[in-house]
Amino acid sequence: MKRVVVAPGDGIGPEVIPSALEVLRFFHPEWEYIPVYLGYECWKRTGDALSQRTLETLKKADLILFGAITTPPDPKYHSVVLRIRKELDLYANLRPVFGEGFDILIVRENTEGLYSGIEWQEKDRACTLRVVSEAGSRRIARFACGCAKRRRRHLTIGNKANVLKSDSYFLDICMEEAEKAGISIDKKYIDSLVLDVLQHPGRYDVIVTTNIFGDILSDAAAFLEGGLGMLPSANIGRHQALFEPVHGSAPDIAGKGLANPIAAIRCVSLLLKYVGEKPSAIEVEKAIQKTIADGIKTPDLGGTATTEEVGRAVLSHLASSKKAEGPDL
Ligand SMILES: NC(=O)C1=CN([C@@H]2O[C@H](COP(=O)(O)OP(=O)(O)OC[C@H]3O[C@@H](n4cnc5c(N)ncnc54)[C@H](O)[C@@H]3O)[C@@H](O)[C@H]2O)C=CC1
Ligand SMILES: CC(C)CC(=O)C(=O)O
Repeated sequence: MKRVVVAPGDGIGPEVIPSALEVLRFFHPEWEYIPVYLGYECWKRTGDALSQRTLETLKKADLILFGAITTPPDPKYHSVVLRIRKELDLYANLRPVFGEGFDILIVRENTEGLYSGIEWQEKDRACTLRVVSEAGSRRIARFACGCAKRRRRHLTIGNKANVLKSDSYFLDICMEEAEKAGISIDKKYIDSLVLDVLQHPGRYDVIVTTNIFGDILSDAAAFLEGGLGMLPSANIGRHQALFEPVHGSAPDIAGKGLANPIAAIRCVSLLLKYVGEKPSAIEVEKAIQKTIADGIKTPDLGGTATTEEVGRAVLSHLASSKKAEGPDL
């Protein structure tokens, strides 16, 4: 029995999360599902984007299914997503990107770097502190090496050590950990790495990098799969994990039924893998592939289907593959 907290959030979050939740309920109708209200709309209505009570509920969850949150560029508003990652210490942000001829796992440090939240404004300048700690770097480096060991044993370290002291520190620690783990490495400056991943995705296995670089790299890499509507992510801590699409709240398409729910549904596939149910995770991926092959696609993939239609098609492929297996006698 798992406690799953469900936070649809803002914009297209409440449109894509229902499809993902139905897929999760298909596999686990017996789990406890606890909805929570948080985010920018919640802030506008209540003055609080993340209440203490909601935070406590999140802290008690085994698993969290998260939509997306609008974060306006308003100095008085603090990102709920970043706060949750920090408060729950979800230090590893995994962003798999795969397709014909490539299978990449981006491992992004998730609690510090340029998103450390240490910022201040002076009379004529604003400052953001980029924190790269030994503990933070070592644990993400070890995590990435662990992933590489279970894959093709190669680690690319995305960095900007040529100009940032904090990145040469990060790089050294990653290299030490890779050497201890017996993993081969490549060091690549993040700017050229972004282009190379798009041009030669097949060259990459696990890529580890700092917070903002991982954020940018994964959005760019979404191009390889058809766009932001396709990529899921897992935010992993010591005892809990939060699953959310890589995309944001997409206010430009919100409320129109245009949002692609595949990234959110793939979050369920990641979640099932996380709890050790790999065959079910593969079933979800197969149902997605069949749905796309049937031409049931939202406009970002060149189709005309609605968010709900895609969700229903995935679910019906799952249901028919269960029927084909026969009764559970
Ligand atoms: N984890 C989170 O909660 C994140 C929140 N955000 C927030 O989301 C808001 C919007 O940010 P943007 O930079 O516009 O990024 P975005 O990811 O929301 O949208 C970028 C573009 O991709 C499209 N898109 C995104 N998801 C899609 C989907 N599922 N199906 C079809 N098209 C999709 C959008 O329509 C838009 O044109 C901002 O307030 C930002 O801070 C952004 C990224 C992550
Ligand atoms: C609010 C942002 C830091 C979230 C984001 O862009 C992301 O993690 O993908």
